[in-house]
Parts: sequence; C-alpha cells; structure tokens
Amino acid sequence: MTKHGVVLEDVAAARHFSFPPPRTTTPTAGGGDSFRKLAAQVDLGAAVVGSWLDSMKASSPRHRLMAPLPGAADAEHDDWMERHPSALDRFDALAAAAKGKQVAVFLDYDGTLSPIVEDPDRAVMTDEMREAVRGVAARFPTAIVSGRCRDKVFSFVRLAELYYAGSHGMDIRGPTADPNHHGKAADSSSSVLCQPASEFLPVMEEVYAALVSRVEPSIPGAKVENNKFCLSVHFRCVEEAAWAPLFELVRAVLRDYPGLRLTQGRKVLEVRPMIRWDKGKALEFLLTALGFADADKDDVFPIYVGDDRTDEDAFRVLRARGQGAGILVSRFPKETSASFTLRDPAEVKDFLRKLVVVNADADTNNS
Ligand SMILES: O=P(O)(O)OC[C@H]1O[C@H](O[C@H]2O[C@H](CO)[C@@H](O)[C@H](O)[C@H]2O)[C@H](O)[C@@H](O)[C@@H]1O
Repeated sequence: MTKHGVVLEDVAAARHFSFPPPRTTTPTAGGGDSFRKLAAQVDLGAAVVGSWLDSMKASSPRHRLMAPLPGAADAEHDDWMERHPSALDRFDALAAAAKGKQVAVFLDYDGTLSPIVEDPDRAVMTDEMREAVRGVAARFPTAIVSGRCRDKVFSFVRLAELYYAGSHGMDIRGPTADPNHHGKAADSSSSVLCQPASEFLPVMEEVYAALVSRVEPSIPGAKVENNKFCLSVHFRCVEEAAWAPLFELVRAVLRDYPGLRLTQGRKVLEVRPMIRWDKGKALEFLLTALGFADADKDDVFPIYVGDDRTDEDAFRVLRARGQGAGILVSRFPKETSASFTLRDPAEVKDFLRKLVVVNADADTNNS
C-alpha cells in the first residue's frame, strides 16, 4: 500500500454469463461475493503509470491497441453476440421471464440515454427518449443511476417521477412527483435519501479546486467536472501525447488525500471517496427501498441498462442475485457481466418503448 492510497479497479474481474444469470453461492450484500471486483492498493510507480495509460487508451471502444487480423474482428463480434444477444432480438424471452414479477428499471445516463459527445455539458437527451422513459416510469419503478451529480442528471432528464442515484450511486433521491399524476407530489413514503459519502463533501470541494487550477491550465483540452461526491477529469479532447502528464498531475494532486481513489470511465479519470459503494450497492439499496430486499425471492425482475465500466458493478449484483437482466450498451465486444446487449441509445429507446407496449397488452388481456 502506498501512503497515497489510490486504488486501481480490476476490471478484468468481470466475466461472461448467459441468460438467465446463474446464482452465485454468496450474495453481494455486505460484501465478499466471488464476483466482487478486486480493488487493490497499488504503488504508483512507472509500471503502474504504464498500465493506467494502456487502460486510458482502451477506455474508448473505438480505440484498439492492435489492429485485428482480417476476418478476426467479425468472428470476435459473432462470438460475443452469441454470448450476449441483443435484448431486442430476445425480447420475447425476456418478457416471458419477467411475467408475474414486478419489473423495476435502472438506467445509466451517458452513453445509454444520450449519445457520447465531446462536451459533457451538451450530452442532452432527445424528447423521444424522454417520452420513452416517461412511459416506462408510468408502469414500473424507474431509476437513473449515473456518475453525474444528481442535480445535473436531473437537469438533463427532467422527469420528477423517477428515482435518481447520482455520483455513481452516492447520492440517491426518490421521486418528487407521482408517475401517474404528473406534477402532483409523491407521498413521503417514496422519498428516499442516501448519501453514504456525505462526510467527504469538503474534501471533494478542495480537490475539485486543486484539479481545476492545476490540470486545466496545463493540459489543453482537459476538463474537470464536479459531480459532488466524485470528480471527473475528462481527457476526450486531450492529445494522446498529453495523457501521461495528465495522469501524473492528477496523481500529484491526490498524493495529499489518502481517503480518495481513482477509477476510469469512458475517456475520463474519476476521483472518488474510498468507500465500499458503487452502482451495484446503489442498485441493492434501491431494490430494498422498493420492498425487494430479499435476493432469494423471485418476485422482482430488475432490468439494468448501462454502457460503462462502472455499470459492471450493477450487472454483477444482478448475476449474484440471479434476478432480472443486465443489458450492456455497446456495438463493440467488451468484457462484461451483462446478459444482453443493445447497440446504442437509439436501441435503448426502442427497448423501453417495447417494454411499455408489452405491459399495456398484458393489461388489456387481463381485463
Ligand atoms: O454513469 P454515467 O451516467 O454514464 O456517467 C458517467 C460519466 O458520463 C459523462 O462522461 C461521459 O460522457 C460525456 C458526454 O457524452 C463524454 O464527453 C465523456 O467522455 C464520457 O466519459 C460525465 O461527464 C461524467 O461526469 C460521468 O461520470
């Protein structure tokens, strides 16, 4: 362990599985399941800087470290799709598995409900997508689970009837409007609040100021985003030659903050409190808040849709509970614990619309 205490996430712990997800022997609640990611303290020496750089290069699905042999990419893709079929193609099987259970929907934001764009402040969601999410929320408990700060993601989604888990699940709030009576406040029983990292707030503010003053002026294109309980250092618009200096600068700032850890998303370094909380924990918290604490009962069908490494924690929770379906949004083969795939936000929208139609048909048949 270094005195800096920066933690590197082991994304290689992710494994494939097919639908329905097999149960593991130990549930994730309380920690210790066999699929838990291995968060290891690392010495930030030259070798580790090198592996971070490799990981930064791999953080965009379009970026290949090596060109594939002719035909190899197709074979790899076919093999991957066989193991992670399209949630649209397998929709009927999914609907059959969900029959008689309470469906609950969990949606990541960036790359899932909005396409990835260069400027994080412009990652808006289309009105069509908003209507699709609104339709789902009118029928099923629905949550947005995002790395963004909760207020920011709410300003993009603008649907008060949803649950919001911002800052990678470290800031959870229940609906502030009833999904079926738009504009009417929800009753107090639906108002959930969970902020497991609240004591870190002053430190996060301090580190945010330090990162803005040290990183942005010296690394052209770098952008630091304050997500309240986590900080995003974006390098999507940074020349690749400056990625190592950028990483060194972030590392230098973190040297004085042993309680923080560094993780990676899509062309972004993320600074977070070193607590055992992630999107998987947020998913478990929300399921409990919705009355589905018991992982052994087959009464709920959670559907989690996400595109990023951070969503893998939630996919692993579903697999460990043997409940519902994890859906990875990606058109490229990736290591994942999700069962299904969708290619892009347009397919996510189609999937959400289908969920609404199937549920409406079921209501008609039952009446
Ligand atoms: O959990 P998410 O809702 O997926 O949020 C993860 C991060 O998303 C945003 O960054 C990503 O999207 C940007 C806009 O498309 C893109 O420019 C950036 O390269 C991506 O990493 C957001 O800005 C971050 O704060 C979130 O942590």
